[in-house]
Parts: sequence; structure tokens; C-alpha cells
Amino acid sequence: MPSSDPTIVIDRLRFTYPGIDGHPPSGSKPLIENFSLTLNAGDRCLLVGSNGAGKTTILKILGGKHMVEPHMVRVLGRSAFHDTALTVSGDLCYLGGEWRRDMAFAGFDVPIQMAVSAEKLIFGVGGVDPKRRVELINILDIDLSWKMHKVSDGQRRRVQICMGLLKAYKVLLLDEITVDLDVLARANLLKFLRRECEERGATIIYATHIFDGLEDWPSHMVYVSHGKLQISMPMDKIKEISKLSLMRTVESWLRKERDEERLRRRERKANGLPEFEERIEESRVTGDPAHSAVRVINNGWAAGRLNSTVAGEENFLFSSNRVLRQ
Ligand SMILES: Nc1ncnc2c1ncn2[C@@H]1O[C@H](COP(=O)(O)OP(=O)(O)OP(=O)(O)O)[C@@H](O)[C@H]1O
Repeated sequence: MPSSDPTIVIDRLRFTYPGIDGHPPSGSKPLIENFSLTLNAGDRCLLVGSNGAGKTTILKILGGKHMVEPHMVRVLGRSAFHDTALTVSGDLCYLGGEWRRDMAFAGFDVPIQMAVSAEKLIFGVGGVDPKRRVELINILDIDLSWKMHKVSDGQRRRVQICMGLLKAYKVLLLDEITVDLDVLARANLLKFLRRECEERGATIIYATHIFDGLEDWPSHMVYVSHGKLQISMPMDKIKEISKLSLMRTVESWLRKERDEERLRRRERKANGLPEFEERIEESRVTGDPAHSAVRVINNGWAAGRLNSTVAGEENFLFSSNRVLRQ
């Protein structure tokens, strides 16, 4: 029986990406601010927002990849960053950006395109219920003899998703993982995920820009803009308020946000200010490159259990910051 305690509690979350010394650059504005959300066992929450709104950041914080104060984010009553047993046990599972590029296999990062069979990869994941494994192989229609360096992107993704879902998680965080899947594979996967919530009481947060086949999937919707929670509602409430389809509803929210943003930019410009708000990083200021000749070389490196890629090649104007939890 699933416990009646909430599975996810976010309480006035505030987060700023760390600078080179592991601390937020002084004077920087938090990326995520005053963000609260509670979800229970069985909830399927769609996380939506425009590019750069903060969805991935929120999922990574929930997945224990960024450090925040322990009381701000509780997953299954624990702090994911401080309590590594949450992810090690498989109770908390995060499938997102880095996972799409490399995959965690038996505790190691191995390239997704190596000359190895799907069978070897899938059966290499230990501590798995064999019935669940067979079910996932069928749902994702995987041919176990596929060699990973000779399959299509979508086929490779199916193997990867299968591996990611093998353990019976209690909380699953999905950062758009279905981009390469064909319509059938995506529909089957969504059906499977829904059943996981209904029958096992799993909680899923799914960040996506693709609304095909999602009309009746979520139990909750969360809309985030500029790191702030705009809407958090059960799906039936959303349907009461908006008579539009899910995609059109989200489109109307984003259009309104963009129009307001454009108006703000026009006003800034009219007042002689730079059109785009300047962002403070380290002791340097970045923003509209036309207004700032400064190159950004900070990569959010923080000591301890955080690492990051280091850019700073001569021709790079902007680095793609990446702070990862090992
Ligand atoms: N490592 C980092 N260091 C500093 N800023 C970052 C870092 N990663 C992301 N950001 C900034 O945080 C903001 C939110 O990024 P995030 O990836 O969470 O957005 P998103 O909603 O997932 O966007 P998308 O829909 O494009 O995936 C962006 O403005 C981005 O520039």
C-alpha cells in the first residue's frame, strides 16, 4: 500500500547556479524563487514552460544533482542531494539530459553507441524483477540482438529507456526522453507509465514540449515561467478553466508570457536600458553580447561531489554550463 505522506514536497525553493567557487555569484538573482509544490503517490505531473524557464533545473534539484537546503526539497521524506541511498536504491529515478547522452550501466558511464547487444545491456542491470524486464522489453518492442552501434536513434533510445525503467522506482523524473520515439512506442510507454502510477502508486514528473497523446495522461499540470511557479493544478481543474486542447492551452500561456516579456523589453529599451536584463556571473556581467564584450568562462564547478565540463576554448563566446552529480 502506498503511504499517505506526500512523495514530493518542494517548499519555497530558491536556487542559483553556483559560480566557480561553488557559491552563487554575489548580487545574482536566484533562477528559481519561492517555488512550492506537493505531489502524492499516484500523481502524474506534467511540467511545462518555455525554453529556459527552469524545468530541467527543478528536475535536477529533485533528482539530487544540485545542492539546496535539505528542508526546501523532500523526496520520499528525504533530501535527494544529501541522502544518496534514495537514488542508489532505485526509489528515485531521474532520466534527463546527461542520461540521454551517456547511460549509467552497472554503475559506470558507458557510451550509448558501443558495439554491444541490447540484451547484454538490459540483462546487465542487476536487482531487477525478471517479469518487469520482460514487460518493458515487450512494451518498447526491443529486439535483444540489436547491436547498439548499428541501430537507429529511436531504437537506441528504446533500449536506454528500458534500462532506465527496469528498477521499480517510487518517484520518476523525466526530462523529455521521448523525442526519438515513434508514435506507437511513445503511446505504449505513456500507457505503461500511467499504469505505474495507478497500480503501484509511483509519482512521475514529466517535463515536455510534446503534447501528442498526453491529453488524458497527466493528473496534474505545473507551469513554470522564469523559475517561478505560475500554475499548479489538477488536470480536471485545468479542463474546467480552459476549453482548449492541452497543446492549445499551454500555447496560450506561453504566448501571453512572451507578449508580456516583449512589452517589458520594449519598455526597457525606451528607458535607455539594455533590452535584455543583465545577468551576473562571477564578478563578470553577461547579457546581450552587443552590450557586453565579456567572455563567459564560468562552468559552475563546485568542489566535492559536483563536477562539470570545462569550456573556455578561444572561440567560445558562451559556455554551456553543466553541473553534474556523479
Ligand atoms: N549550469 C548552469 N549554470 C548557470 N545557468 C544555467 C545552468 N544551466 C542552466 N542555466 C540557466 O538556467 C535557466 C533555466 O534552464 P533550464 O535548463 O532549467 O530550462 P528549461 O526550462 O529546462 O529549458 P528547455 O525547455 O529549453 O529545456 C536558463 O536561463 C539557463 O541559461
